[in-house]
Amino acid sequence: MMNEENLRYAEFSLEYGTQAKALFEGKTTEITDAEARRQIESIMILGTANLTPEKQTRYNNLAGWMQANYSTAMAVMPDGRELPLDPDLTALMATSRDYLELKNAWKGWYEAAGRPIKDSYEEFVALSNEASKADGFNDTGEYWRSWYEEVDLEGVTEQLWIDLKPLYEELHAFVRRKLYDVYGPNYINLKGPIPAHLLGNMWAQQWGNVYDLVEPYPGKAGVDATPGMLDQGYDALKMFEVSEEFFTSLGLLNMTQEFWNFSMITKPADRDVVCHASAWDFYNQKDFRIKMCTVVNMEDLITVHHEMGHIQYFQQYAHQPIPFRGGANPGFHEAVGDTLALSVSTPKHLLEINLLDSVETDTEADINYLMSQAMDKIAFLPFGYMIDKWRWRVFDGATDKANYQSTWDDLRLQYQGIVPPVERDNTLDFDPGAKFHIPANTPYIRYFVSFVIQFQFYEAMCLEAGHQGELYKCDFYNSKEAGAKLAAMLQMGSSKPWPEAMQAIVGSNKMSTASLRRYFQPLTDWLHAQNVANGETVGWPEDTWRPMGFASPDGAPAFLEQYNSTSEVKLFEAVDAE
Ligand SMILES: CC(=O)N[C@@H](CC(=O)O)C(=O)NC[C@H](CC1(C(=O)N[C@@H](Cc2ccc(O)cc2)C(=O)O)CCCC1)C(=O)O
Ligand SMILES: [Zn+2]
Repeated sequence: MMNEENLRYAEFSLEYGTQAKALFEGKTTEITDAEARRQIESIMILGTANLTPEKQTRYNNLAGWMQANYSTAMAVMPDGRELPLDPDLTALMATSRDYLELKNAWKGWYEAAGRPIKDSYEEFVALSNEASKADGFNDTGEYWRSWYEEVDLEGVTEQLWIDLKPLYEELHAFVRRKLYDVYGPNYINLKGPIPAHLLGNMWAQQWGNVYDLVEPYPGKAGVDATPGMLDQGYDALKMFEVSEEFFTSLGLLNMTQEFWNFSMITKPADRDVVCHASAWDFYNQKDFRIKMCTVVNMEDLITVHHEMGHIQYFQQYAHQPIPFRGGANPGFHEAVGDTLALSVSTPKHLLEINLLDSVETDTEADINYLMSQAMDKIAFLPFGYMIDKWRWRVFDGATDKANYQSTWDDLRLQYQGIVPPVERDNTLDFDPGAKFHIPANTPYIRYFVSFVIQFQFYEAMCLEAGHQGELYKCDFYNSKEAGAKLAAMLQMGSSKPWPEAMQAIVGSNKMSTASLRRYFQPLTDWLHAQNVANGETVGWPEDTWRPMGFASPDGAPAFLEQYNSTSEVKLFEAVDAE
């Protein structure tokens, strides 16, 4: 999306960056004014502009090719159907409960999206590191970590994960039991890892789409707004208007006219676009855009708020000098929209905007709601943590191409407690390449940070709005005080180290998991009691276990091939059992 403005901005930043580098390289400590020093240090980083024109072209071609492959990859199913990720495979992974069909979709996607870019990625990493070294970093991973201004970001995030791991393992054990009830002992080991294709999402990164299999108290009023959205005839535009109205109810800024004129909010019929949602700042204080292939459902309503959170941040710091037009750290930028979405998701709020027609507020209904939230928020934590744990080692050279796949599988097992449904080929497979942010070269630890701090922001805004009672019930809709608290932090942009921005909104200058743990406390107590009552093994000690059909050449045991879905297999097993 390089338009006239962007090109001029790129030229501007290169010219000034080169001058700043010539003048100040290795001497920025001599700049006494803190703000000037921060601006110069930011402008001086030239990135791939450090490379020769030939290498820059090579870098851009590799990046373009990897993105193009991701956007056009399709899974080839056994019956010949070719399915793209958006919307077909996404919908299949979310709604199918057929073990084999899910396995075929999973295998087809990872082969089509990951394998073709394995060699390109290796070359891309080398060029990226060369550019980062020219900026004074050891590798690109170190440059990315520098945005957090932490002496030891790896240690800080590891400690956050250690705090949160018990919550995840309790949820993992409970969900594993429910999947066992559906898929049976051939495919689920109650002491082992979970097959990665059964969790409603191509990357098992969020499990909200299999909530119906784990609902603690069936029969209570639902918490999913999708039926209400369809009943009310929602379209993409309505979803964006509802989101904007939530922001302005807090006294935050409207979207600009350019936003409504130039955003792309539905998948065009006539051309291939990158459907992965994104928000864009054109650095001219009025042109801000979202590109999104919106589907009318609750998952995308949350995503709309996420993207609008980026736009709101862009607008709130638009008065800052350009080097300060960024998040206090990248996790802050990811947390804005999700913080508001925590309020929007409450059954109370969905009832207020007519997306639920009834709400029950007894303890069981509350547990249902917290379970639904946990399937997106707690499930995500190990995934959010491990993506850059894998990538930092690739950038610093500890992991070479021969180990791309095996180190990925090890981290998926160690942190998420999941295993692939079919055996991986360490030479051909490149599963990381099948996750958008790897070919797109978008850093990821920002999302792990966001999933922690968004609960701190939410709690601070709830207190400001005068909320009493359980944190997870808070809806700060229409609270100008809560909005003002957030806006004051957003307006700082990246002009100050992030602890000062944290202090401005939360009243303390540290990242803390306490708010997240407080939010989910009733659920984590309930999950622990359930797991104890069921005699569950929490964790996955039998981590060498693999599901039936794992090692056979086409990923399913011979006898299964006679059936095109596991529903018939159930009959087969039933007959066996008799
Ligand atoms: C020019 C540019 O690149 N702009 C940046 C923004 C900026 O830096 O200013 C940008 O638009 N990045 C795109 C990215 C899109 C999404 C994403 O990738 N999400 C993660 C993890 C996740 C999942 C659930 C959730 O609730 C929150 C996060 C995933 O899907 O794995 C997909 C839908 C949600 C957010 C985004 O908006 O962060
Ligand atoms: Zn984002």
